[in-house]
Amino acid sequence: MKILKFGGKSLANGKGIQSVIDIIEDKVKSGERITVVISARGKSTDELEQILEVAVKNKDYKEQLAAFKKYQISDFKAMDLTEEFETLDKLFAGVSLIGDYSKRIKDQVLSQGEVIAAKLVTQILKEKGIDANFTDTRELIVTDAQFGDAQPLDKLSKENVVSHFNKYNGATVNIVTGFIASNTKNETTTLGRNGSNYTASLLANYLDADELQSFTHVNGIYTADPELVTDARKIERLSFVEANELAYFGTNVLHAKTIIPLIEKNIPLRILNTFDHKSEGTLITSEASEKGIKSLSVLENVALINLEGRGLLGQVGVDARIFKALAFRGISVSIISQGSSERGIGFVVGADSAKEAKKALEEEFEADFYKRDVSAITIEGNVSVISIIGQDLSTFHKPYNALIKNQVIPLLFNNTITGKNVSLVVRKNQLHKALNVIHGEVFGIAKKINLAIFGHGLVGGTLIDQILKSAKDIQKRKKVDLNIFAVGNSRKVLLEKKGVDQHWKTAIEKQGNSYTIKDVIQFANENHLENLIAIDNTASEAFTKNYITLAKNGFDLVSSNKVANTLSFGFYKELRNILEENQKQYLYETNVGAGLPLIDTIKLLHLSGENITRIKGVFSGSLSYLFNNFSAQERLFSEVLREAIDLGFTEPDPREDLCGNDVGRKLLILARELDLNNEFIDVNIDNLIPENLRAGDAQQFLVRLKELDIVYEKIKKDQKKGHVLRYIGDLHGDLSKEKGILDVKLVSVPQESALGQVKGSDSIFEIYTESYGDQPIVIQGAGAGAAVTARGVFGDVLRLTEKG
Ligand SMILES: NC(=O)C1=CN([C@@H]2O[C@H](COP(=O)(O)OP(=O)(O)OC[C@H]3O[C@@H](n4cnc5c(N)ncnc54)[C@H](O)[C@@H]3O)[C@@H](O)[C@H]2O)C=CC1
Ligand SMILES: N[C@@H](CC=O)C(=O)O
Repeated sequence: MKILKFGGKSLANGKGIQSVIDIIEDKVKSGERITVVISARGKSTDELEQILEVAVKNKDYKEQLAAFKKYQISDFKAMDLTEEFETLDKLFAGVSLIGDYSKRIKDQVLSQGEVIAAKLVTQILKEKGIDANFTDTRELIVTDAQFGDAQPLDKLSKENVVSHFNKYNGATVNIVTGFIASNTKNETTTLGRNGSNYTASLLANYLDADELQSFTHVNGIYTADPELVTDARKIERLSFVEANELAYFGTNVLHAKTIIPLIEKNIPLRILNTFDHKSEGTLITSEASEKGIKSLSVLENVALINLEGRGLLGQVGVDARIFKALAFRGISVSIISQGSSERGIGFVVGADSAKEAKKALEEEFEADFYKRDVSAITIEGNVSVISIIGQDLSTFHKPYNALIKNQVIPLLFNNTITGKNVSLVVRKNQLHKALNVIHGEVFGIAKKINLAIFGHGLVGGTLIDQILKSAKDIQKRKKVDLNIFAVGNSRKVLLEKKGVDQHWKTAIEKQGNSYTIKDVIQFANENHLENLIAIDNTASEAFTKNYITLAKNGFDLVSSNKVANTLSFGFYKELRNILEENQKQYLYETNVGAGLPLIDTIKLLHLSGENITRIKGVFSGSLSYLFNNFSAQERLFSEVLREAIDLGFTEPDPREDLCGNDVGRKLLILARELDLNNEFIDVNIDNLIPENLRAGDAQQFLVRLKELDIVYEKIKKDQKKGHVLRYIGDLHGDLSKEKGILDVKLVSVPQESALGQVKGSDSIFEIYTESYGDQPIVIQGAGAGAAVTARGVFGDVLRLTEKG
């Protein structure tokens, strides 16, 4: 025989109760022998408790009671519940009159929920021609007299159950009340919250059932609560030992005591979904399942108590005093952490006993306070406990590091001696984020990376499209889920928790709102977004002012914008300090040489102690394109420049390239990578814009481009034969000193030289080092262009996902 148990949500009016009847009917028709254990319907138990609270204050509870009754019969008008309703009327009237109620009365009140539900199901089944028999467990399960949380007396209960089932056997389907029982004086008792599951497992045990099927509103046990972690997966199989851990640590579809009667008789437990008949659910048996981390459980409504004191150092019996004082008041302690120096002890108790626990300790340690041996006893109320079931300490650094990276600092953690569980206490407002971070890390499902992209011009726009195009593939290959939750320009931001799609451009126009960086941070916090990266694809100095705020608020940074790295050396250092303090990364490979792997190479050489003595080359892709083509072809300077602008090689304001600032910035960025303290003002720059064209804005400049032709035609002609023009950057001098020499200049070089050979928009960087001597390391390739730059930014994002 199988025991089926249905919970409150399954029995609610409408789809719920209908599905329950269908399931029972199907099983009966297919010849399965079943017994059905029923909880109170919907939220009946909570409602009865609430009515009690109103009645005890002598307030008007009748409206609430009428609503309760109406719900019970609204869909089943023919149902006769007069007896139960009259019992409730009498009980509430008595409570209201006396202004008090005992646990005994409460059990009598609550028991009506199960009686009503089981009677109703029996009646419906009978109307369908099924031989159903209402079975009241108050007549079968005998308990002690601990009202509210009674303990069954197994021998007596088993005898009663077995004899009842001997009487009603064969095709009869017993519809049994869960949760309720009676003591040896025949007074109604209850088995504590979740008691219906307990009733079902007791029955399974007494009757040697083949299986217990517990029907809930979810498809089984998940790797985490799916309401908190959208990526949570269903667990196919669990062992009783693991299930017991999950139950203890708060997985609310299971109750710890439910499992024990099943373990005793080796009866499998299957968690099923009333609303999804096809799901196989989670099967729990005594067989050990695959090793590994099983699930994340959460305990809420807890508080952290902390007792601190220098004088505790080395004192014997401090812990004994703490636990004795708590035990005296019936306060149970779940998680404990104590420093080896014994200067303090932290432990977790139920939120409702926190104040009493504090009082108990204050009384116990009163004398120690006066002696200053104890300095403080505090309650941290807004906390939750996350338990990683199956986690041992050998790999715990992974979820732990991920939490720290996401600015979730656990208040306390401990592990079980068997090494199979680690529990962490976190602040309640970080619970959601913490769960998602740990889940992404330990279950190796795609780790979600949340991106905020600022600037969606040539580079930014291309980047968004590149990410959207490759996201699925990256998820499959790298198990990284790239989610662009924010796209901002200088006016508006589009915020989408689940990520923008290919229509982001129209969406930002239609749904975008004006914003400050704080709005984006707030959105990320409110939506518990983890693994945050802010990407700057603007050319704006104003935007770089946000970097520090972003880093402080948990964002790693990626930037194609060169400005932040070329502001004052003070800011350069401050930003790095803030990044370090907040354990955040800042990657900007595209700042020099667009997508070329230059900065990384230089960083590595420098870090490994290789003395870089000079870096020289064509740093600007747009000016490379300009001078390569202008030198080799009989074309107007202005015409080739226009082409470079149209190809997206230049800065948003092309004068930034022509005036030498862009190359100057790149040179300064490299110098600073070598720990030189140069400022932008130290860069000696040959400005390519004649003085008379420097005033005004970019538009005014662009209409006067032709005025450059005569100037550059002359420069070209005045060169030696076989020479070509190149605009170069040169970092030289004694680079072991505080500052290097930084020159940006237009030079005429032999066409057959390395610089003279550069083609298209290629940049070329010659890195001279002590070991490589006169033969520099050369890095050459496209040094500008939206596609290569966006690819470089994308590379930085992926690098960050690996560092995490
Ligand atoms: N084009 C290239 O080959 C390379 C460009 N870069 C850098 O990439 C960055 C972007 O260049 P492009 O895409 O060509 O420029 P763009 O002008 O096409 O795009 C810049 C975008 O930034 C937005 N923006 C400006 N101020 C903003 C603010 N305060 N907040 C938010 N958004 C703001 C603008 O609305 C615009 O959409 C620049 O910093 C550039 O130096 C770096 C390497 C190569
Ligand atoms: N305008 C820049 C773009 C890359 O940094 C260049 O031309 O190199």
